[in-house]
Amino acid sequence: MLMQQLQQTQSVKGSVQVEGLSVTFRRKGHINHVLDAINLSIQPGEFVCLLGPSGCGKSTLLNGIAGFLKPSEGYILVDQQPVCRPGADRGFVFQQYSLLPWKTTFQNIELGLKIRGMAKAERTELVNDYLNRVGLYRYRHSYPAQLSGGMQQRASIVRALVNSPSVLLMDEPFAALDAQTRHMMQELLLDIWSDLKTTVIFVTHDIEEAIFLCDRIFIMGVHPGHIKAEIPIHLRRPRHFDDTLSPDFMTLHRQVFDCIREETLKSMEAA
Ligand SMILES: Nc1ncnc2c1ncn2[C@@H]1O[C@H](COP(=O)(O)OP(=O)(O)OP(=O)(O)O)[C@@H](O)[C@H]1O
Repeated sequence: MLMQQLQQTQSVKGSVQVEGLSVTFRRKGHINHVLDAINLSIQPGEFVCLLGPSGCGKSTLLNGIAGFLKPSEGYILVDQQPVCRPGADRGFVFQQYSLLPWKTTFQNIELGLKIRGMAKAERTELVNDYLNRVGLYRYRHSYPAQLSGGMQQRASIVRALVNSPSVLLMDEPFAALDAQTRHMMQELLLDIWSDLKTTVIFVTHDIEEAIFLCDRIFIMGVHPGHIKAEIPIHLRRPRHFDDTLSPDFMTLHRQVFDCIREETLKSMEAA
């Protein structure tokens, strides 16, 4: 069942186009121009990271692609369709664990499938396949409060993926986890992504995390938020934690660090 879904997902779905996107928030006469003329083109199956100092608008850009907010100017296309509202073609994983506390792991994950009208036997098989894949089958009847942070995030990722989104949007999903669990989650995510090849747009502050995970890093600058640089990451795949110690990794780390440092200083000056 899972393999069937994997084969269906490995199609050409998952292109994202952002054209001239600007976002301005207006509140009680105060104008906050958060994003300015953002242009991005992301290919189906690509794994990209948005990296930048706090407040540069990473989450705002991700929320725009999710359809949670309306652009002030410009537009966003997912698979050539304009984004006007949230949709099943885009799965979202938040930083804070967002499982429904009154539902079990299994019930949380099956919810979207149930709403879509998938037959019980079919969704049970699919959900159980995914739970096995991420090592949560034993915990299928547990409630979120009975799970560790890492387990809850694994469940949140599965909850998003089980609906076969074209694009998976992840907003600092591992930021609240301890370093050891975060590394395990990064490897698990890459392992699942290498099968699914769902397009992933991943927001992070963490340079090492961005280089380890993605094919391309978009570095964002501040005041207002814009794309300052685009850095391709040509490290071989599959990647393992040991790769973070390689000379190529270190060189990239330095390049990204230098690029982002200037923006971080600017954001601190203005604070
Ligand atoms: N709904 C909103 N109304 C008004 N201002 C907002 C809204 N959402 C975000 N902002 C402002 O937009 C700016 C960018 O916020 P955003 O959360 O997108 O940045 P970020 O780069 O993701 O930051 P961080 O890394 O700290 O999470 C901030 O100044 C924030 O206060």
